[in-house]
Amino acid sequence: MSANMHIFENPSALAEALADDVGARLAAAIAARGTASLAVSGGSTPKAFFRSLSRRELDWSKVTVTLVDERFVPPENDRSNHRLVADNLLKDGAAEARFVPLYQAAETAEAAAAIASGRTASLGAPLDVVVLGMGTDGHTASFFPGGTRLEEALDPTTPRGVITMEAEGAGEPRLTFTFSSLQDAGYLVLHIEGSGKKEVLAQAEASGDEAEMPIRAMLRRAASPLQIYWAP
Ligand SMILES: O=C1O[C@H](COP(=O)(O)O)[C@@H](O)[C@H](O)[C@H]1O
Repeated sequence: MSANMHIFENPSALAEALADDVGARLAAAIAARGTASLAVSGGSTPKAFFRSLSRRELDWSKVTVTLVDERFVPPENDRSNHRLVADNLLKDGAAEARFVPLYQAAETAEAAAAIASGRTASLGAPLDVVVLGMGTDGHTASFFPGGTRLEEALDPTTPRGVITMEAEGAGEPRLTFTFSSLQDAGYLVLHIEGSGKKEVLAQAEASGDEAEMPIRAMLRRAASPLQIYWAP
């Protein structure tokens, strides 16, 4: 079992503890530099965590929130990660936070990625907190097995920023921060729930190619220790 494994009795206990830990990191960044940055994942797992975090007492006006990855769909779309964050995180005190979306109303995903790279550069580097998720295929962010630009996304020499990704398991074209943008976050979290994902994590921790299970790049090569939060 990983040295940085945080195990909870249930998803609500996890959501509260992760919100406490992320809130404390953001508060420390604000105290040190006057601002804080947070990149979160989409999908079904982070909803309860988002709701808990939105209630944490912080000077949210000094926090900038963005996404680790996004579908190339407008925020009105049910599958938009922007929409998930707007509905569950950017409320209560956290409504004061600045949100920088990855989706941009551009003609192509490539054009949107270029705009998103420029806009997210204002968050500075490294990011203070990054919360990753993981799919049962071993993807994290939009680093999908078989992804069109997986090699480039995982290459540590690829610059910080947002690139496009297409993959069979991804549905829509995606926008994703590169590995280099995420791996050195001040607090780097992997949030997973359920016995299925615990088994996937165990598989990822065993030997094998990063291309088969891209989460391995974070487990093996991230400059910051990956803090794994899990509940059944
Ligand atoms: O496609 C995505 O899926 C992963 C995992 O989602 P979940 O529904 O299994 O929690 C997520 O981390 C990523 O941000 C999202 O775009």
